[in-house]
Amino acid sequence: MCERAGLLAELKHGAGCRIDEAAEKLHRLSQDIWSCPELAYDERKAHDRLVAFFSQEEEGWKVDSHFKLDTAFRATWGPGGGDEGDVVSVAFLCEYDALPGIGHACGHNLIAEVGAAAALGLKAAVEKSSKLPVRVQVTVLGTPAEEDGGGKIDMMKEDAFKGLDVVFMAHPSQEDAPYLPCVAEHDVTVKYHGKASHASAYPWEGINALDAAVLCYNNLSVLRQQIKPDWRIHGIIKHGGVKPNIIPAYTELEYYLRTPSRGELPVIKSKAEMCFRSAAMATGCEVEVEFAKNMFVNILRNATLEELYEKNGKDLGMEFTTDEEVLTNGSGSTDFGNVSFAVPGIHPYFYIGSDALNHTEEYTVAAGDEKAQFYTLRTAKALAMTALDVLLRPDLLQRVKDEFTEAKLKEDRLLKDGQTDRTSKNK
Ligand SMILES: NCCC[C@H](NC(=O)CCN)C(=O)O
Repeated sequence: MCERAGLLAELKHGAGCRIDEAAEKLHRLSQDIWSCPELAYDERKAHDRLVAFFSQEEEGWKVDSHFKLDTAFRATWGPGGGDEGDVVSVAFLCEYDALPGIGHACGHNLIAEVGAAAALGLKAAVEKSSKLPVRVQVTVLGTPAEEDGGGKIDMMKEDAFKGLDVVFMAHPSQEDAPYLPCVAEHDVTVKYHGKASHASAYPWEGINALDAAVLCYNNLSVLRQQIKPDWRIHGIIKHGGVKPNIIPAYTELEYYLRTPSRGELPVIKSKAEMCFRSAAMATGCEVEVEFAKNMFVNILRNATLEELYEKNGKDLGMEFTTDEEVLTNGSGSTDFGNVSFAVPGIHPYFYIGSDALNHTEEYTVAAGDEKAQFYTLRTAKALAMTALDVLLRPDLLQRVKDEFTEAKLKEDRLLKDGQTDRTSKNK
């Protein structure tokens, strides 16, 4: 074995050992977040718990609480690993918001644990070596509000990702996969303003905002047949009136509009907007169409990082899914997509010991189950090992960066020409 390969194997082993050694406190961390689910932008206890973890339970981290957003944080360590070479900055992202009514049904408590564990592992490995070709800075970013709003996008607007060379996170799922297609998304709130009246005595005096909401819902259902099979339109009526004998004067709907790539979003948005507005016209209501401040985009893939992650995962015993349907069908969306256009990174998915589906009560149970721990920590080890691969081989880091630039240029060109890469494969 050549000297570098030997050192790399030793450091990967060291990262894994550190993660195993901290297993109990990492489990406590994710349990505390799991047992107190908090919604987007309101993850105060999770924020405080993670800040305490890096400032009190762990040594050597510089912690910025309330970093850029009230419930975001940053923990940094380094540079370490030697006195030579450029500083390479690696970040692990933690999410920790939950869903209304069903708690941690997307397992973000485990995302926080993976991010913290991988950072501990990488720091320990780098600390042990003074022979690295680069100096290493390890950052943990606590990024709130993935399920609603897009905290990472807010943080990007505040330059929170500036200076990072590579970013990593991993998301709980039903299977291990270095990449699953995440779709672009723009959320919209539609408000209809009508006029109240007694619904039996003088209904002709009213302007029915619920009729507008129902027409809007039906318009969109009809539109669904005329859109591409992998586009998605789904929504709820948030306010539908207050009493059967009052003609509803106000209704509100919330819709998510999704397409596989960011370039297709304007098309679905303008079609949906015609549905919103025509419902208002038919009923005589006023309408307000409010698109969310942040739009989520698809993930820009990085083949080198994906391949390294897959190799490390396999070495740790992961069996990656080969199910073509899972690998090609779009799933949800993530604000990591926006990050992937700013910094090279990966967002693999990991099995948590259950076949339960995300956004169900069963998944909440699985995300809090002790069984998820083995898989969560194994994922953290694979991320730390992937980081070590690029840190020990400057040629690989360069390849990661070149691929990123090339893929971004290609996507930007397609966007400019009004086209989309429907394969979404920058591999
Ligand atoms: N409006 C943002 C919704 C994001 C949400 N993300 C996921 O489910 C992926 C993992 N949390 C979505 O509905 O796609």
